Amino acid sequence: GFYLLHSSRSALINKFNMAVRLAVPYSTQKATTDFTTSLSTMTTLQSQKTLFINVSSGEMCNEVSNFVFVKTHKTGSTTLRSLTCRYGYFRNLSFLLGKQGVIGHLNQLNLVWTQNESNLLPPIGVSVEDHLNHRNYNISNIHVRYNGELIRKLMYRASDLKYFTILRNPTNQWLSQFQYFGQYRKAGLSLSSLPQTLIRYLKKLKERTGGFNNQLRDLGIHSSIAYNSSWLNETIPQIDKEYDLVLIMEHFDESLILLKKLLCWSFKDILYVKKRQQPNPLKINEATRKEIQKRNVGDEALYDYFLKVFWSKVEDYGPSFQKDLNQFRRMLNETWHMCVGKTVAEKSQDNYRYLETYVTDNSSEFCWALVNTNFQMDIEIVKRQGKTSDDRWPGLLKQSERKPVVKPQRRFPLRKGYKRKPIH
Ligand SMILES: Nc1ncnc2c1ncn2[C@@H]1O[C@H](COP(=O)(O)OS(=O)(=O)O)[C@@H](OP(=O)(O)O)[C@H]1O
Repeated sequence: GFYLLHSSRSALINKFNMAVRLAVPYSTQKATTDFTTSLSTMTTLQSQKTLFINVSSGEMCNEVSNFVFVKTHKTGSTTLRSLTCRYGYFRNLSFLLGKQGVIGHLNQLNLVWTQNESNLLPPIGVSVEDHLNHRNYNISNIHVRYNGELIRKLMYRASDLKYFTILRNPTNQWLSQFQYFGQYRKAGLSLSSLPQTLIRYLKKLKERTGGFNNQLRDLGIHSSIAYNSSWLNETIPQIDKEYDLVLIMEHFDESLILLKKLLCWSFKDILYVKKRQQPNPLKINEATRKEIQKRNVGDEALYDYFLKVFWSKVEDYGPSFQKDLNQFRRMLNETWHMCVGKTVAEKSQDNYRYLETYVTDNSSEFCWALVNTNFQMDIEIVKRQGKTSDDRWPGLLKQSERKPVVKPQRRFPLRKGYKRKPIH
C-alpha cells in the first residue's frame, strides 16, 4: 500500500526521508496516520500536491490529478464519480462539464467549440465568453459516450492522463436501468408483476432492441459490434489498451484499492457513501436471467474479459492487498458513523427510485462532500465554473440540509451506542 513517509518505517524508506520531508507538509504526513485528525485538517490541505511512497516496493509516486473517468450507466458510477468530484473540488481542479444539464453531463460528446460558441463550462479562471479556452480540464467524470480523440483535445496534459471506468454484471446492470429509468412503464408493464411478466416481454422483443449492451455503448463502441464475436474479440483488447484500470462494481472496495494505487491517492481520497441504490431491486428467476444474457452478449464478453484483468491486477498488487482492504473498510465504517445521519428512499411515481443519504448535524465540510446529498457538491462545482442557474437546483436542494459553515473539529459525535474502534 501507499503511505506517506513516516520516520519509523523501514530503512529502505528512510533512504527517501529527506526528499519526502521536503516535499510533504507535516500536517499531511500526520493526516494519514491519524484519520480522525485528518478529516478536520482536510480543508487546509486542498492545494498541496502530495508525494507518496509505496511501502511495499519503496517506489515514490506522484499524486495523479488529471484523469478521465468514463462514467457508465447503472454500474456504481455515481458513487465513483462522487469521490472523484470531492478530490477535484477540494483541490480547485477544473472539470469537463456541459453547459446544459443540472450537473453538467454531456451524454453525447457533440462538441460545439469555436471562437463564437462552446457548449462547455469554462475551466476555473477562464471567462464564459473566452470560448476557445474552454479546454485544459483536469478531470472528466461525466456521462459522455467515450470518444478518446475528442476528449484528449479538451484535457490538460493529455499525454499523461490516467483513464478508468467501471463495469457491472450485465444482467444486473440491465435490470437496474430497466427499473430505474422506468423503461418497464414504457413497455406497458407494472413494477409489482415484473418478476412474472418480464420473460414474456423479453421473448417478444425484436432482435437488437431493448437497450442491451449499454456498457459497450458507454465506452463508445457501436452496437453492431456487440453481436459480432470476431469484432468483439478484436475490439475488447483494444479497449483494454485505452484504460489504465477497469473497476468492477461487484468488487467495489477492492477496485478502489487498485484505483488508489494507480492514482497514488490516500485512503481518505477513496472514501465513499453508496449513491443511487434502489431500495427494492428486481428479483427474477434463472430463465429470465438467461433471456437477458442472450441479448447482452457484447456486455457479457466485455465483463468476462475485464473481470479477469481485474483479478490479475489484484494479484500483481501483492500480499499487502488484503491488509489495505481491511484498513480501508474500517475507515469506511468509521466515516459512515461519523458523517451519515438519515437515509431516505426517494419516490417517483410507482417506484422508490433510490436511497438518499443526509449528513449528521454539525458535520464537517468533508462529510458534506462525502455524503453529497442531492448533488450539492456537484452544484457547487458547476457554479464555480460559471453556471449561474438551473430550474432544478431549488427542487434538489429543498429537501436537503444547507451546506454547513465549517469549523475544524477534533472529534465528531458518534451515534448513541457506537464505539469508536482504533483504525490501525
Ligand atoms: N459501492 C457500491 N457497491 C455496489 N453497488 C453500488 C455501489 N454504489 C452504487 N451501487 C449500485 O449502482 C447502481 C447505480 O449505478 P449508477 O450510479 O451508475 O447509476 S446512474 O447511471 O448514474 O444513474 C445501483 O444499483 P441498483 O440498486 O441495482 O439499481 C446501486 O445500488
